[in-house]
Amino acid sequence: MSRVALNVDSYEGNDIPSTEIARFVVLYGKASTRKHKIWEGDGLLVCYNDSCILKSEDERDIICRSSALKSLDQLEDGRVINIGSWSVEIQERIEVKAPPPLESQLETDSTSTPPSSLPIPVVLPSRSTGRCFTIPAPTASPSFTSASKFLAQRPPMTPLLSEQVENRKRGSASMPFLGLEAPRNVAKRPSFVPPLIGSTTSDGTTTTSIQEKIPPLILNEQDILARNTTIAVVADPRFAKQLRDHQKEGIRFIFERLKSDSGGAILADDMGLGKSIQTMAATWALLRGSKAPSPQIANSCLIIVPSSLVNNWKAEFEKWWRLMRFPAVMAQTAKDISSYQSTVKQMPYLVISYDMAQRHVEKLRMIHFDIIVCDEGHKLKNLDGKLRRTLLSLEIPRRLILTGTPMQNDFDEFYSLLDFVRPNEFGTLAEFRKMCNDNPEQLNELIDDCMLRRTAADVNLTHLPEKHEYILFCAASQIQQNIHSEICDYMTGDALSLIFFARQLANHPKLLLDNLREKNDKPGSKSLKQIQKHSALLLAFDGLNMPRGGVKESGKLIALVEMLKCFRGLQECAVIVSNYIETLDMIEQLCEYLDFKVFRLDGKTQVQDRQKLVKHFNDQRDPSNIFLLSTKAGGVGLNLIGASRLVLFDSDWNPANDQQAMARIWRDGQVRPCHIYRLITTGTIEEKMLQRQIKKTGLGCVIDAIEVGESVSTFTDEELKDIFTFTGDQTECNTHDLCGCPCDGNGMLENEMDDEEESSEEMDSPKEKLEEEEAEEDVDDVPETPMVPIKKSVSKMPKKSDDWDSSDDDEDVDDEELEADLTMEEEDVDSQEVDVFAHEFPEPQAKNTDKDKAGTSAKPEKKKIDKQEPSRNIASLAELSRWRHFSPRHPDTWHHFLVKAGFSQEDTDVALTFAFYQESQF
Ligand SMILES: Nc1ncnc2c1ncn2[C@@H]1O[C@H](COP(=O)(O)OP(=O)(O)OP(=O)(O)O)[C@@H](O)[C@H]1O
Repeated sequence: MSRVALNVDSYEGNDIPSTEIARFVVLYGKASTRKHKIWEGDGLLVCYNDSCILKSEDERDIICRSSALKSLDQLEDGRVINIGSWSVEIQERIEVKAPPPLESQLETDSTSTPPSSLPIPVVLPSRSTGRCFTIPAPTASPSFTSASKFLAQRPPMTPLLSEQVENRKRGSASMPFLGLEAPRNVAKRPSFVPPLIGSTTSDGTTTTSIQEKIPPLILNEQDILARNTTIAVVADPRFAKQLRDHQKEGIRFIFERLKSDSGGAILADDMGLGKSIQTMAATWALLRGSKAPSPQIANSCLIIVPSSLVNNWKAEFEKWWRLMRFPAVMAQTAKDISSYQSTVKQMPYLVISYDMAQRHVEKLRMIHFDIIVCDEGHKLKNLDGKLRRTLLSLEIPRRLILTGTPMQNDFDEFYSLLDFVRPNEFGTLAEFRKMCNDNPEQLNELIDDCMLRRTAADVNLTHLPEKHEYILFCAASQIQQNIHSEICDYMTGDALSLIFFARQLANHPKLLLDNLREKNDKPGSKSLKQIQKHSALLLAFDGLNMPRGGVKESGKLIALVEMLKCFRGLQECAVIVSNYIETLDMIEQLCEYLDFKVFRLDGKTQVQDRQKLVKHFNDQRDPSNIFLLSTKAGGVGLNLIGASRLVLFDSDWNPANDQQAMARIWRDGQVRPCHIYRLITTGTIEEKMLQRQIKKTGLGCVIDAIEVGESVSTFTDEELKDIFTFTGDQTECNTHDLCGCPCDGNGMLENEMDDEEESSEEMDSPKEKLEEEEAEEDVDDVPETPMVPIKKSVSKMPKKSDDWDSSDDDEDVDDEELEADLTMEEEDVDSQEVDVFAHEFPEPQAKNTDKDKAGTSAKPEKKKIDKQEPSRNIASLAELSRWRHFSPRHPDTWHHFLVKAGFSQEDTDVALTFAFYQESQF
């Protein structure tokens, strides 16, 4: 930061100086020689033709006046100058424009200073943004709204609030505002005025001050209505302008839950609904309350985030605090943690990665934090996990978890989150399970109070473009089929490794071969040695020349190549996501071969480079760029809105991980319709995983029918056989068969099909087939409906108390561990996830009947959780049967579908055997 020493004399006169020529948003603090200055607040430096005045942010207080500021040339952003005994750092030059006529402005209340003779305001273009900001004349406060007027703008006003406004007009009650910068001298100024925030319209034209247009967002309305307080707390108006309705509700929810000592909450909105801004606005109201003439709520806030998202949070703070002093310390080193304490007054947030928090937990323990926010807080799903224990040891009273996927593998993990934010409220795990069975209503009430979840379908997302989702089944190549059957011969071996190898095989046989070679010398791989020894096919495959020669050996790769070419032709950017480093390596080679420029974010990418990479990709929006993303290192939090196509090359056991990854492109800021593809190799373990995911996701908010107590060691040979049985040669899509859908892949939903009797005969056959399969599978704990909201499902929870005692000693694997151990990152077939593997499938459901539809429209008060969630990528098999289905057996609809999906018209052979398609309903 450069320092300019200006010869600034003290300005003694009290007269208002003459013409204003410029003004700047600044930070100010006592002048000192310290290298790291301590800033005391945000201010305005108002420059006149013969002097300057440093004012408080709300313009009410003049901190210092000086003369002899001769030139504006040196007042660049970032410069530090001394004004009298104060130092200021220039943040940004802002525009000055004549205020709107006084009548059109909001009245000041009777106690406000009446407007005095105004210096002539001027309008200058902003250097940095080119936007114009309305700045009221410096010596008067006509644009500031009195508290009463502020409230009066908010229709409809509750009787209590109206009464208070009336009282306030009469001067009989005070209405200070916790969430705003408070007046610096309340005694002298009984009427509170909110701070000045420059505002622009979307077209960049000047607006009147923000207070005129934006009704205040009162956060503690319930308390006021209950007459618990007369003090209204409003969110900082800088946020209010852009907030969406669901975000306002979320901010109120967080504020209400965290305002009390040891309050806790989970904000579980779908990915991309803006959990960060809701968190920032609510915590800011809690933090800045200290400056208002009302009890202080909180001083400090620790935000813990995955390391990929540290810079994302920085960008979010910068975005929303644009004209203000940056309020957060971003912990890069241990020193940052130590110095946080000295700046906490100005910068109350400390943002730190999970990994760093664990490494420097002792340092963190020495700081008193009032609030902890755990972003992507599903990382705390393991009740006895080290990460969870570490964070609990900080003993921070107010706790907030942010996650788009609160339900991961089972309800125990959900308990872990609930218990983290509200210790003891849900009892012990055993008590919690008992409550599930014995008193589901009470449990639902507790969950309702603790967690707020809105899906994209709940929210009016008119600002987002359409979303199209596809599940594309790709035919396994001959070599994939052959090796698959060989794996089956050795399925009594190490099940975890076999599963891993089957997944590799489904991506490309070469990956399996490489892994077999690598692992061959490792102990405990007897069966693998056998496979390698006996697999002539694998040995024959040795000479495969990737990428050129190997594409045809993987059905998914054939489809991917076609897709990439078409996307480029359509001038659209794409993201490709995989769980495996080796798969990303393979795709990278392929993309380079196809002349794409590859951006890649995986566990090896330096944390500090990740955001730059994302920004670069988003800014360029060049269709010859491809973004390769590792599910675990980059699947959460990132905004990859530069792309409008996303291909999930392989799936995870945990549906939440896939949902997170697939949410990267359809987010705020996206302007193009989004297409999200999930590739499945037909008949292989991937199809079983998909079915398993469908079952789990169908249970996304329910607790019944979750198998516990299973582990790999308990898999019978039969169960393993089922996993490894290749079905791709028997049917084009086993998943579709299991849906019980009679459409035969012609793309028509049942209720769209002709009611003619003649078609019913044809339709019978898949159903019959299904019934046979069901009988064979002997499904004994099939849920009544696979997509049951919590309130209903709790009452149906099977009594499984004995089984529930399965221990889960699975440690959380956080980003940095993953970075350190890349093998681990990409081979995360952890026991937890395999634990819940089951080979039976849910009972196929009735399809899209009117009755079903009626059932999905929840009562308004239950909307949060009690609503079915069509926005989920796959909600259940029943949900899946509502997607459109396409098969190459029906050429007319198939070609239509291919074009819709982004394939070119000539792509008759793209190795696809079947497809599911759903368009967003938003
Ligand atoms: N009201 C808004 N106006 C403008 N931009 C917004 C608004 N709300 C959110 N955004 C932007 O949308 C993007 C996504 O928001 P955010 O990252 O908070 O989502 P999220 O719910 O945390 O998603 P995830 O769970 O994937 O992390 C961010 O760039 C954010 O600034």
